[in-house]
Amino acid sequence: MVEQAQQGYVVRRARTSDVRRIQALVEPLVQQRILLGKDDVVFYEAVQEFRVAETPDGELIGCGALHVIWEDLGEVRTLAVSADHLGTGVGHALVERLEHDAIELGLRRLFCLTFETGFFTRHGYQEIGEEIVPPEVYAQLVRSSDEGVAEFLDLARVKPNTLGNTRMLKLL
Ligand SMILES: CC(=O)SCCNC(=O)CCNC(=O)[C@H](O)C(C)(C)COP(=O)(O)OP(=O)(O)OC[C@H]1O[C@@H](n2cnc3c(N)ncnc32)[C@H](O)[C@@H]1OP(=O)(O)O
Repeated sequence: MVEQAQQGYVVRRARTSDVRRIQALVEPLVQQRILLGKDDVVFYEAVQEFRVAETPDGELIGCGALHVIWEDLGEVRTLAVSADHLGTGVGHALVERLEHDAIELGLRRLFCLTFETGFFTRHGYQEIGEEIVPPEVYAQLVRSSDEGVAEFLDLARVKPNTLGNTRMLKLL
């Protein structure tokens, strides 16, 4: 993938060798309680969900992941851009790529849980209420061990993680 090469970075699929650098990018945001902290094994298990932005000299300047929740529904998660590169279009490029991936997978709706409501609103996401899946789907989703799905369902045990975040949805 070379489409952003003229802007000084490329957006590509993550590799296992990127995981440590993704964690380094995300860690300050976890400390600020902006993103959810995850164990190392969870990052490795999710590596196929990740896209990363990388400069020609190999600096990893952004990451973002697409998690499938249900047949028509996915979540943009762990979107982060390094402090030195904020406001230069890297976040936009990552979201655009994740949305392209989502369409390829057959998804129709993308969820996100975020403090960055301005950024996501400008990308077509709208604030939503709690009930966006029918009860029979809810009954299946509640069986997931994924913490992000628990946050999507707004389960009581994860409410401390989601405090102050806005639930948003985009129709693709
Ligand atoms: C679902 C989740 O993962 S929620 C978590 C979201 N992530 C976080 O909260 C972590 C902390 N925040 C971040 O890492 C970043 O702020 C992100 C990921 C939200 C946005 O990343 P950025 O790379 O800064 O976004 P990007 O540069 O594309 O857009 C930001 C602004 O820069 C502007 N911009 C875009 N391209 C350029 C450019 N080439 N030059 C200058 N400015 C630009 C955009 O217009 C945008 O302005 P706006 O916010 O007024 O619309």
